[in-house]
Amino acid sequence: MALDFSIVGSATEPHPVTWTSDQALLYAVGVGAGTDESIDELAFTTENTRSVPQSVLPTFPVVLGYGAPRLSYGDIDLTRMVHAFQSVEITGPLAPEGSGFYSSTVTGIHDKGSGALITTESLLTGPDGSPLARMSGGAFLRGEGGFGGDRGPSTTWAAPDREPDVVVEQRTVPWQALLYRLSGDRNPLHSDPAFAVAGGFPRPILHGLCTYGFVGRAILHAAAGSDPARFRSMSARFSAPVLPGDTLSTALWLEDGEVLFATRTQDGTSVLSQGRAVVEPEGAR
Ligand SMILES: C/C=C/C(=O)SCCNC(=O)CCNC(=O)[C@H](O)C(C)(C)COP(=O)(O)OP(=O)(O)OC[C@H]1O[C@@H](n2cnc3c(N)ncnc32)[C@H](O)[C@@H]1OP(=O)(O)O
Repeated sequence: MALDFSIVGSATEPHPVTWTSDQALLYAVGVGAGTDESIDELAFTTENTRSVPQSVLPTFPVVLGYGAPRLSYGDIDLTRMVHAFQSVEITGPLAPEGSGFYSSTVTGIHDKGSGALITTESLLTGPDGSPLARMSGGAFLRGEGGFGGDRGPSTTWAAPDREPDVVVEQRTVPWQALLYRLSGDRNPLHSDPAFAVAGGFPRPILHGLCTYGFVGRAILHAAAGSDPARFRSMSARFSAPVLPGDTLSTALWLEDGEVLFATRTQDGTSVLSQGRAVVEPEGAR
């Protein structure tokens, strides 16, 4: 195994990307939209409902870089790599279909002891270069720590010292990863049992960004009045794997314009932690 430390600071050229109405619909269904009868999500799951224009889930930009070139992290064991954290900040309106450019930069490789944490920042712009979404993410290479590198920043996050304002339960289905992967992430860790076992998992695990999309929907409906235009940003750490079929229980604390959140599965395991989202107040525009 050889991590390529020289990639820190390297950036990909802005790569042309396009997205279609079908891709936006498939993404929405892949993160569970339309499965809760008590929530109207036709704007995200259909394009031809009378008086309901199609709209895009605010977390959709996180899948738009899949067709773009990626920087190689070196000769690494991909069965050992997991998604560690993700943030997205929406900076422009995203139409159900469109085009633009996607670029990313590797910003650091941190020695976390039990693994190496590779951090990246990505930018999605429109065709004229105006920013649509800024994202940052981390990949954790389990077993690749201890190389004597900088530990990187430690984050501070504490749930408020009170009961959550809202708790949202969402059920994933056993075929969730097979559906979600059609949005672009074909990593066999989420579909191939032998690959998952080689990585030390009992069976294929759910994409971190699928869980992220479920929880993004929970925030959208519980804290932003189901209006994607009010959803500004979301960040969270993936603290333990989710298995397809798990039930997600997300606790939300609604602070002044900020939403703190944390997600557990049915057995109490913390799977998304250090969650923070910013939503605009109703009628702010
Ligand atoms: C390509 C794959 C795509 C996917 O979608 S994979 C599915 C989604 N991702 C996951 O399921 C990953 C779930 N998370 C985990 O399994 C674990 O979580 C980790 C393996 C990532 C880390 O666990 P551990 O090795 O036990 O680490 P520690 O001993 O708890 O912490 C050591 C240092 O690492 C930092 N750290 C731990 N987890 C994360 C994380 N998720 N993101 C960023 N940093 C992390 C800590 O804080 C600390 O470092 P400090 O002492 O400097 O603070």
